Amino acid sequence: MDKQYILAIDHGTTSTRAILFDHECNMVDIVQKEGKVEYPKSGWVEQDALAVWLDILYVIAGIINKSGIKPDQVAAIGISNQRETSVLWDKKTGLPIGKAIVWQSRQTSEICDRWKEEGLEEMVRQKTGLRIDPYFSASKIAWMLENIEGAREKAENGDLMFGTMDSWIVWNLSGEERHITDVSNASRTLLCNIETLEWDDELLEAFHIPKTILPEIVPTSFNYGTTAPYHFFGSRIPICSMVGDQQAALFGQLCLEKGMVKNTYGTGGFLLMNTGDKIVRSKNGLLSTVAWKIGDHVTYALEGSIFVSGSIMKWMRDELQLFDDVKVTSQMANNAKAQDDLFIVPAFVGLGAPYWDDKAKASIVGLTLGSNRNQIVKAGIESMAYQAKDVMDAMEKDSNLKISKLKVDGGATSNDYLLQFQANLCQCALERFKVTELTALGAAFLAGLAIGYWKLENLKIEIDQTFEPNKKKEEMDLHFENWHRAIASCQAFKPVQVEGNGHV
Ligand SMILES: Nc1ncnc2c1ncn2[C@@H]1O[C@H](COP(=O)(O)OP(=O)(O)O)[C@@H](O)[C@H]1O
Ligand SMILES: O=P(O)(O)OC[C@H](O)CO
Repeated sequence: MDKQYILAIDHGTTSTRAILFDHECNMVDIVQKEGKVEYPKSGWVEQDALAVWLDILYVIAGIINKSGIKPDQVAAIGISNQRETSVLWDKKTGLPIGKAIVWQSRQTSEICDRWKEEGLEEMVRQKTGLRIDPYFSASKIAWMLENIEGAREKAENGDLMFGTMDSWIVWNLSGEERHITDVSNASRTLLCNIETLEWDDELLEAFHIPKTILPEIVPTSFNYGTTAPYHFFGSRIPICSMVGDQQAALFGQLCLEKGMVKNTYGTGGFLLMNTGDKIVRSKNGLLSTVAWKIGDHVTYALEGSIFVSGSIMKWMRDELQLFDDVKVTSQMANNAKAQDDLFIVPAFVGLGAPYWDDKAKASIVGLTLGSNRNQIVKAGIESMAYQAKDVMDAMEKDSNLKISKLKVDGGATSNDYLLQFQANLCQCALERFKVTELTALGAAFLAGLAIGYWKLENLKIEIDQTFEPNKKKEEMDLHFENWHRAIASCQAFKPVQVEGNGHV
């Protein structure tokens, strides 16, 4: 028999990738496609779900073509995806009825305020492990039902389907056969009870969301069915994992034991700790979430979600045009003449964990006439590390554990300046791995386990580089104190609404 591979499809906020892994856990080939993110109004973030589906087809065709393997050499497909981003589509036509609302979007802030005024917060926290915030899917669904013409009527007639991107991709990939979501994705909707792992009727009623539009909740690693042959060059390939990308990275980092922690620096930043079969309820601004369900066994995680991490660099490149390629930014930061009181708080879409301030606006503080682009870039990179340290401190308090090692991944970890600064700030070692695509590897592992391609003991990853602290804690603590002053000044800025203001 020809050599078999596992194909991971990793759909992130800014790009979609198809990656082939072999039995030795090596990355054999990759095809990547940048996606389009739209910002139609202040705080709004949207995507065209149909364009996402076309990107999936593009990377599938691309990887088969580029790698030269035969389609039936793919033993199974695993899918990891940006979470919470929500789309509604028409059951009859298969077409989205509006734009997908992206996880970063603040456009549903008013709905969340309303739910808070109705006193729903404590019930939501208890049932879901999350909090009322525009980040999660529920207010996005409610917004679409309220604002897209005919949506509620379609929902009531049973003609409407909801999905996070995992559901949307599998619905299409399976030839419209399977309307499913896995528990790791369901646990991010604000509609799933994290103890029963089922849609919660009381929440659905409180949010006026009809159950008929929801997908079936399934385990994270399972043979769900196959691709439609016309989407995979005539082959029916088993689809064997669906997993939220941050939980996928936790699995890909082999954080399989209670207390193990990873941090991903992608569009956003996400620190997750495996908490085993226990739900750890946060008192310090973190979230309790499902990591994965394999067979009947459920693993939970504690999570700190940072809304803007690597995307600050994209903003500096595309909007400020401070450089052409993010690759040069580590060197720019190294070249920056020390100006230690320049800070950027990247609250472009409010602040996530541990502050949860959906009205905060981004700010740059500490500018002087001598400030230059290198220093601004350096402050941008450092903002990723400061935000991660805030979450790490909260996680240590909530878990009563000292984090002595941080496994890292995500696009921005190619930035050595970032990782060294993070090691110094947290006074702990950071491990970066040879396979950088650990989200995709996690999805591949979960798919491969479902069909017996791998056993748990076969799974392995190799360290590329360890970053050890090389600066004193006392010095770094002073920088961290200044960061908190920058946060306070950013949160204090609450502009009044100006009538007739044409700005968006
Ligand atoms: N060398 C770098 N330094 C800083 N940021 C980087 C670097 N390379 C990529 N990034 C940032 O990482 C992000 C992409 O990471 P990735 O893990 O691919 O994101 P996602 O999965 O969210 O699409 C982009 O926002 C980009 O600006
Ligand atoms: O696109 P990413 O990889 O930053 O991930 C987005 C998260 O899943 C949002 O919760």
